[in-house]
Amino acid sequence: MLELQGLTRRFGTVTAVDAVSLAVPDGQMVGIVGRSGAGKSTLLRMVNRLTEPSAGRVLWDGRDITALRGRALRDWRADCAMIFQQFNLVQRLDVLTNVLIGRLNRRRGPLAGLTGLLGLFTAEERARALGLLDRFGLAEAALQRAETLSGGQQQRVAICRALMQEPKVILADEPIASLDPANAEAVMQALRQANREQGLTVLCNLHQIEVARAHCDRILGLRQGRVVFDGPPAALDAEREEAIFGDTAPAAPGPSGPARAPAPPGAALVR
Ligand SMILES: Nc1ncnc2c1ncn2[C@@H]1O[C@H](COP(=O)(O)OP(=O)(O)OP(=O)(O)O)[C@@H](O)[C@H]1O
Repeated sequence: MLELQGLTRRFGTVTAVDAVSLAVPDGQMVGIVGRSGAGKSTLLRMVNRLTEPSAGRVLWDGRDITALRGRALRDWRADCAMIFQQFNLVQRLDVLTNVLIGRLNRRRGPLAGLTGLLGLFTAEERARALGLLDRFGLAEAALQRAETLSGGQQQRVAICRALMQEPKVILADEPIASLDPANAEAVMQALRQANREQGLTVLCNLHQIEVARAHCDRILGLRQGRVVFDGPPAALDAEREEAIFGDTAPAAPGPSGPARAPAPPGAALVR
């Protein structure tokens, strides 16, 4: 289980993520939504320590990730595969090699990167990479250069590369922001497939609430770094959506705040 405890990140006077606490059971797919600047990327990047927290902790199965250093930190980063908005494939390399590159995060020793660059992957690794491409409908493109693929296909290759890394968690930062609706749908289905078939925990930053509704088990709404909604898609009604995205600032907590309908079971609307 992934746990965030009072996770906070400040940049100067800006508090990008403000005391976020939550627990994500293994195999859950969480959509993190919020306006631009709400803190989604910063939150995600603290999970694998690409951004260091100012305060608070990240725990995995009770182990304090925030305290990891050196080899242990590198191992944790290998456990967390990242998917980026811009795919980050090596455009001039073929698709299969791009997927195999995911394996390098699991190699150790001074020659680890070099053997990968020389194409020295084992037959087993190649078979696994091809199997992944096949699962995601990309086997026929295995020997094409990455740059010849559509954005949606490239992002699905990036998902295969992530799975090649054998992660425990997938951190997807706006994975569909550069894609048209059809490609976006294919990528979200691929992420869901990875989540369901392998029981992977997925945290996925999204701008479009409808996409989060359609594909995620749970939605986390961030506003100015704070969690203002945490619950299943069915609990995200218009009022709660307004709390995340609306122009009106969230009401101050306390009896003077506007009357609220009771939250459905399993939903938390945090004011
Ligand atoms: N490296 C940084 N230095 C200074 N401020 C930063 C840095 N990274 C993020 N911020 C600030 O932290 C806040 C949250 O940014 P973040 O990128 O996490 O939001 P976001 O919800 O992911 O936004 P977007 O949807 O636009 O990507 C913003 O005010 C941003 O300007």
